[in-house]
Amino acid sequence: MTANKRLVLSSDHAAIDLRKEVAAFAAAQGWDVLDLGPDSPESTDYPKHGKAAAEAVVSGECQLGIVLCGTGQGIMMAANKVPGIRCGVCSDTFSARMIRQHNDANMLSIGARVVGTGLALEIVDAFLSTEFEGGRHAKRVAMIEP
Ligand SMILES: O=C(CO)[C@H](O)[C@H](O)COP(=O)(O)O
Repeated sequence: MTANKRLVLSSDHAAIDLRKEVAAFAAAQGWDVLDLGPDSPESTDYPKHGKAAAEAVVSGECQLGIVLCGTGQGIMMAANKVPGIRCGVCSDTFSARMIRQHNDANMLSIGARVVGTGLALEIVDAFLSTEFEGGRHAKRVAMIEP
């Protein structure tokens, strides 16, 4: 059960509608959602939105984060520049499960121009409902940190 956990969301202009769908879905799953926006469809720069969400995770304010842009790639790169962030782009549910189970990913990135809403919400569900397995993976995850 995921109740009482906080999830941060952010996107650029390319993923506002999908981000709002993700926010509603996660809230319905019991997550306390911190949606950093933006709400305006005006063109904006994904690095600042990825960084803001990543900072909410490394500060401990939120346990997990989901970022979205057109491909999911740029905002993932920005999030991963913040020390302590492990963010993966997923376009399938298997990867979304595995980045939690094996990589202890604390952020997920989705490309709103890549996947449709139905698949995106299944990816989000897989990410949010999977726990880190630990064991042999813990040592490897520790090796990622600087
Ligand atoms: O996917 C992205 C970054 O990886 C951006 O959403 C994309 O580059 C924005 O493009 P445009 O300014 O043409 O809407």
